Amino acid sequence: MSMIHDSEFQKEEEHLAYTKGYMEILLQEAEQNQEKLKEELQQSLAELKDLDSSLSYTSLLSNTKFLEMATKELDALKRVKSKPYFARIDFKKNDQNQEDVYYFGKTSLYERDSQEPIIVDWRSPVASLYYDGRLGNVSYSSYEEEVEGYLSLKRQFRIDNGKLVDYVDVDLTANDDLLLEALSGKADNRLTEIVTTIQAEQNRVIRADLNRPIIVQGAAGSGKTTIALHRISYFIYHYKDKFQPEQMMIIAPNNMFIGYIAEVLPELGVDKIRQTTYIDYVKQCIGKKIKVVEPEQKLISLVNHDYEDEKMVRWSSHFKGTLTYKKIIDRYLRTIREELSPTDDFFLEKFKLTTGKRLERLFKSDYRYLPFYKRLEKIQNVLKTEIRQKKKQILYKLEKRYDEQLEQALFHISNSEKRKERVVYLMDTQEKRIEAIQKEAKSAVKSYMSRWTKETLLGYYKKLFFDVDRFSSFAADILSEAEIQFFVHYNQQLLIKNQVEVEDLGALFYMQHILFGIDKDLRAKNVVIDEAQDYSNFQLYALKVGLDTEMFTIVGDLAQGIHSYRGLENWHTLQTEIFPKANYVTLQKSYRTTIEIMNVANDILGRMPAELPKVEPVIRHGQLPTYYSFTDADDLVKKVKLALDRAEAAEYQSIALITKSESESKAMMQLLKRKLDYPVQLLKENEEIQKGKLVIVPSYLSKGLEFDAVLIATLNEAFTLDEIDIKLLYVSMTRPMHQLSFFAKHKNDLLLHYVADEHIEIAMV
Ligand SMILES: Nc1ncnc2c1ncn2[C@@H]1O[C@H](COP(=O)(O)OP(=O)(O)OP(=O)(O)O)[C@@H](O)[C@H]1O
Repeated sequence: MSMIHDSEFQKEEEHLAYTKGYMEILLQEAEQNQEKLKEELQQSLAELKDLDSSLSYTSLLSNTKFLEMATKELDALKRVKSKPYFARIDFKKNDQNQEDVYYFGKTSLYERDSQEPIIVDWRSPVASLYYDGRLGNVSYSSYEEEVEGYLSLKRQFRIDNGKLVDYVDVDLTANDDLLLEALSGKADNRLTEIVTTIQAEQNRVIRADLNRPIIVQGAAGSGKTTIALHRISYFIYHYKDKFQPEQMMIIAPNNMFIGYIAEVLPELGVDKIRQTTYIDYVKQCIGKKIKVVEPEQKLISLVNHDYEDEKMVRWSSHFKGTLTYKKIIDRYLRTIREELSPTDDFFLEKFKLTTGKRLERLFKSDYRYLPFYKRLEKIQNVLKTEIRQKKKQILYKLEKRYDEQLEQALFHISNSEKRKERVVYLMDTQEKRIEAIQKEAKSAVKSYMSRWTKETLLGYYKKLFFDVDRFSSFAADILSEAEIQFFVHYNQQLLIKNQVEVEDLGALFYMQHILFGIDKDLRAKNVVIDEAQDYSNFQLYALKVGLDTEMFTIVGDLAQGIHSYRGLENWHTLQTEIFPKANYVTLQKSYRTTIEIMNVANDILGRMPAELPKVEPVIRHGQLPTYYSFTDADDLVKKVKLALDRAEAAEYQSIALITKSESESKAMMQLLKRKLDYPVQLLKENEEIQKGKLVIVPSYLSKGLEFDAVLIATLNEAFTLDEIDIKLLYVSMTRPMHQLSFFAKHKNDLLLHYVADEHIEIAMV
């Protein structure tokens, strides 16, 4: 830590004052500009009303654009005014004699005349030195070029409300102090940006090659969601000319989660990106209403062992997400292609305009890059062109032929009666045929195309399962007879009600892409997938081909794969078959929880069937997790109150009570409402978390969220050694930042007998 108020401090104060002063001037100017632009815009609007001239329309457009830009700049400056920058480095390039000083902030600022940077954006190449570099000889890459040099200072500032509080000169060890300070902050029901304390391993993910996909297996709390959002921000900074934020998309597990991350997006300048769930996105792309069975329903039924044929239900869920299922779908699509492919010659009256062979070749080969129904549209255009181009020629030919025949008749038939008859006949038929051609020219294309009646996507999917023999022929070498029977029957039952499950969405999205295509406006070019372990290989494959992009950031954690019956069991297929060019990174460090909480979670992680590496918490200590045993409902409420008091005493803002299932959450809600005077919120999938309330949430919905303090309680439903149960418990245990308490009648109900004695404290109350 530096000596406060020494001359160095004074220099930094002066520098801050200078920066703020400069910003102030710019802000004033920008505001004036904005006013002027607004006036001009109004003027153009008025002109547009008066006379619909293209000139005023152009001026309207450019004024709107300028106003947008000015507003954006103004907003960016306003946002960082109270903290223009957070760090500084001193760096001497090897080929220079002089040291350069860089101040890093959330936006860049240049001295207008000299174009010297006053603040450098954290996403610029040189900022990597701050995140990665130790002091001494270092290098960074800037647009394919490696810049080498000597880093002599890395300084971090605490600036509060525009005032310099102090600064820290950091090397690698001192860096942890700052991180700890950031982490010991309170969770405020939302995610925050971490530009000041991004760690080197995270920085590598954020800045990894933007043109290649990246897959991140990261432990609970390793910052996956956070760094995925920072990577988007980084992407936008580097490709602002090529891509609009609207072309980016983040796929989150549910709408509540979208609300949870939404607040950090403006801070990172990425609020305009499309934020959606897989279900909503597929629905939007299909454009027709499809009913998707409530996604959590199957999980709940599996947890409760409700299915008669659980093994087969699990198998079917898993199978629908595999690339082997895609094989079946591909075979089906091939038959659809055969059915749709034109084979008949195209005639105008008796004239063959083009052969079926040619049309078939166009459909199957030349237009191969297009969805089937788009190919038919093209064929239709080809036919229209044929008519347009050949009708005149045909009429000409016809006339010529009749003229010749008339001539023949006139000069070669000597009997006048017969000649007359022949001439009349020829003239009549000529007229009739011309009329017929004119008429048919108008309808020939339509009538040729009418052999294809458009089927809907769901219609096609239904047909797959309702023709059992055909399905068997597609699946015979892939599935056993028993599997085919189960699978067909299971899907028939759903489809009869016009329903599909989340598991079907991979196949449906894929079929939509092959049959009808994905609307261009909906095709994101850069996609972030959070909680990726919950998606299947087929779902991710379908997205890749449907969107026609490789720019994917895929982050997830297999240990939290509570939907692994339908999601990923490992990253292997994704890495080798779907995204072979992907960078793969693992993050084992957890930034969220204390060592004490992670110890307990790691003990539970050890019970999972798959061998998973332990999570390493950053060095941050806290209280031991506490176990409260209770006898009855009254006793439980009393003890929950104790834990709430403890959290309140520590001034924690966000507290959650997590139960295994939704019905347990409801039961807890009623109990607490009846017996405890405390504001509570039962969290539902489409709701936002309300501040200042105890959030009661089922374990599977708590995934991805974080709270200052977490209470895990079982009332009627204990956690067992089933894989899903262990994962649900692990997810729940890794939600708190600071405090964790357990409530059960018996330790075993929360699998706490698998937790080392020294890792847990038993409340003596
Ligand atoms: N470098 C960092 N500096 C400060 N805070 C950080 C850093 N990295 C992560 N965090 C904090 O750690 C917490 C966990 O981050 P995040 O939710 O992104 O992790 P996650 O890997 O998505 O977790 P999970 O898989 O459990 O949902 C957040 O509070 C985040 O702000």
